[in-house]
Amino acid sequence: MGEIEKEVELKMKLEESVKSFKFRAPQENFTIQDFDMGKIYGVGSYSKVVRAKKKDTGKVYALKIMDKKFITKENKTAYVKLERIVLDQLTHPGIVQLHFTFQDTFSLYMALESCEGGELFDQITRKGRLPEDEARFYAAEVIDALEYIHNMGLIHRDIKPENLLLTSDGHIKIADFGSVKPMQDSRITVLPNAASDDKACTFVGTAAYVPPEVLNSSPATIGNDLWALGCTLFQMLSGTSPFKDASEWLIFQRIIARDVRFPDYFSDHAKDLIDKLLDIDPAKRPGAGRDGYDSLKNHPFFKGINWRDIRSKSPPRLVLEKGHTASRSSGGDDTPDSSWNPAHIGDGTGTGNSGSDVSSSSDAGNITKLASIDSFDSKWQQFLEPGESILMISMVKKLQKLSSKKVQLILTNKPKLIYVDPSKLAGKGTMIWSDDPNDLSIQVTSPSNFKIVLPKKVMTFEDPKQRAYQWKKAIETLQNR
Ligand SMILES: Nc1ncnc2c1ncn2[C@@H]1O[C@H](COP(=O)(O)OP(=O)(O)OP(=O)(O)O)[C@@H](O)[C@H]1O
Repeated sequence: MGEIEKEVELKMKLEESVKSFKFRAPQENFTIQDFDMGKIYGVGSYSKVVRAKKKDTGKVYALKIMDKKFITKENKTAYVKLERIVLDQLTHPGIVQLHFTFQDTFSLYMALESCEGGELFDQITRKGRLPEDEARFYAAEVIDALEYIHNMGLIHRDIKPENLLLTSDGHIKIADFGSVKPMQDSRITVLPNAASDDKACTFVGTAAYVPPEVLNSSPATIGNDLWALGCTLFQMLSGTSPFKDASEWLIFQRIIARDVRFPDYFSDHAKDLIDKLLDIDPAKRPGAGRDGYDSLKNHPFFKGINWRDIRSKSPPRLVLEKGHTASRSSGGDDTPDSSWNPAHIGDGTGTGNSGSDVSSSSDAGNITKLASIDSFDSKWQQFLEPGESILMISMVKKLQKLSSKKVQLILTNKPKLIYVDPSKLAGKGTMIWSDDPNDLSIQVTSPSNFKIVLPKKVMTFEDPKQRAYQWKKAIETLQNR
């Protein structure tokens, strides 16, 4: 058979497999008018998730809305398809369920099971840190769902407290399968065109939870999720992730050096488990070895957990947002969020990736999220040379005697320190880099204010996100690299 015939035959086979594939969660003909829109649950890098009540049935969903133009422009189509097809085939009480999908001219919609209890991340932030019993409860529910995911031949690749959602009564549901990777022997059917490899990406996931082997470009394994589980457990018990720093680049240095320090108040069992999950060798992490999940479940930290009936235990009490009187469990919230503008749907602006001032829920989260969103935000690429990448970026105010101007301050790995007019997208200045603190230094005058001292001038900045110390640390670390 000639090359052309072979290609045609292959194409026909693929088309056949697409035709014969039947989604469990149906592709409906609904429109957005069929729903009463409530509050915005959150904004992802290419989606917006909104609480939506179906008018005829009264059923509530978390509607994940994705702008088609943005997804195509950012080459995310394959990831969206993969998330859809993977979620369609997963059924587990610890995983957010996909009910149906629909689309209109501008947007794709995924109707997900609504998790009214919010993110585990917010529980950690509101409580400061979690008592060990609560952390054990959540970790056990995550492990139960993760074992199922791994048994299905999938690697989630973005396990972190922001992607662990809570039901109204406080049970865990793993969400966000946008980075999922099917293993070779996966039991999941993956249609052609869904992302089955990620050559185009440097890494997926979130900086603070990325294991060292991923930074060294090793292939993905279930060990990646077990490392992230270790980071998540550390964060539950301490309030912050183990590898915290001012920029992605600094976080990566810590991860590669496996620079973990356990607070004194961690129990010996907690320390031992996290230490093992954060093993440099992914195959040695409990859960990744020959005995499967047994070594993880039988770890003394989980003594007393009944793995066969994990979801029957009462969950920890949820702490609500300040000012929230009604419990989320008493029927949720149908009041539209003040920031919710229905015109956002499908108009190409609803993706939340418009600049650096994307709000996120914590300091550490902020840095990671800002850095990852901004450094992938193509609009700053024009200020970089090939191979140059952004280490830290902030929308700051450049203060002058009588006025102030908003600028985007950008630090790159070159190293290069520049500031850009964000509205005109025009370079406004470059601070000549020097490793010598006599020629380039940074003085912090308050958590939001800092001065960059150059041989012939001093420039004063205000960072509304209070990252003055992080700017200092990033610049000084680069000078001492
Ligand atoms: N089923 C759900 N129920 C309630 N809230 C949800 C649900 N799914 C997502 N959310 C909220 O919406 C936010 C955005 O979700 P989404 O999956 O689009 O993005 P993300 O997890 O931030 O992803 P990305 O890593 O792509 O930026 C989440 O952080 C979460 O708080």
